[in-house]
Amino acid sequence: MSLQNPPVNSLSLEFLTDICISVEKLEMDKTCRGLIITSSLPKVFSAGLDIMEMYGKSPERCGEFWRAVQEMWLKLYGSNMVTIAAINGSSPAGGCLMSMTCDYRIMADNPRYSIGLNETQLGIVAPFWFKDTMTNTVGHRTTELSLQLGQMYNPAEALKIGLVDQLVPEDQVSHYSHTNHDQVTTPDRSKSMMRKPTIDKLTSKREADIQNFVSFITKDSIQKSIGMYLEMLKKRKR
Ligand SMILES: CCCC/C=C/CC(=O)SCCNC(=O)CCNC(=O)[C@H](O)C(C)(C)COP(=O)(O)OP(=O)(O)OC[C@H]1O[C@@H](n2cnc3c(N)ncnc32)[C@H](O)[C@@H]1OP(=O)(O)O
Repeated sequence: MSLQNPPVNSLSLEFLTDICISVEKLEMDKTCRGLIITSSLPKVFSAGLDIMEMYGKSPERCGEFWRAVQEMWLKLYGSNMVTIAAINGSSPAGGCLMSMTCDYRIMADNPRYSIGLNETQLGIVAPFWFKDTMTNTVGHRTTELSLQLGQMYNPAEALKIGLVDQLVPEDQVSHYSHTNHDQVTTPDRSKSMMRKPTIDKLTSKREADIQNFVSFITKDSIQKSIGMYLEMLKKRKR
């Protein structure tokens, strides 16, 4: 599955819905042995959630958006397929989350790329299931530090903390993803055993999590922080 939502593969409601439909189709296809997620765009795997979906939108729309974010995570983290993230560019926040849902992460060894949960930099707090997914990937202490600082890691740092499993030359990300994928057959029951408690936690609190998101994101102070972050993104470009 090659992500293609220019300019930066930000995860809008529409794009998340497309991703979920694609994953669902693959999941039902008996001939499909697994899934490699990568990006069709240069330099960016995914810029994470579409910030415009969280800025100046109605509570109803925010709720609909958040349900789609949850759905994408539930489908990918709970997938019965072998999943590999072929991270061929930067992958902040929701992009990092999407990578962490996969069984194995291969990243392009380009020091200009970065990956991490940077929510703190936007003045927002990563939801518990973002935190849980990272804890399951890199452990409690690294997650604590990482979330507090909104830390982004270059590929070498990401490999060191276990956020990615393998670094490869930029032009060989696809090759190595397929090679690794061929070595794995279907996931055994250990995958669901390891992930079930984390998945059950969100499933049982899904509606409350949506309510929390909507009341948090529509606060004036949070809208102000997001507005300032958007300004910063645009200024950085000039
Ligand atoms: C309880 C609340 C929990 C909420 C959880 C949120 C999780 C999230 O995922 S929040 C999103 C966090 N994402 C980021 O902070 C990423 C910001 N973007 C970047 O760092 C860079 O854009 C990039 C490294 C991904 C790519 O850099 P590059 O130089 O190639 O492109 P830019 O010139 O910066 O961007 C092009 C264009 O795209 C706009 N844009 C970038 N990221 C987003 C985004 N996440 N959502 C919407 N739009 C985005 C950027 O402003 C530029 O727009 P203009 O061309 O109009 O200026």
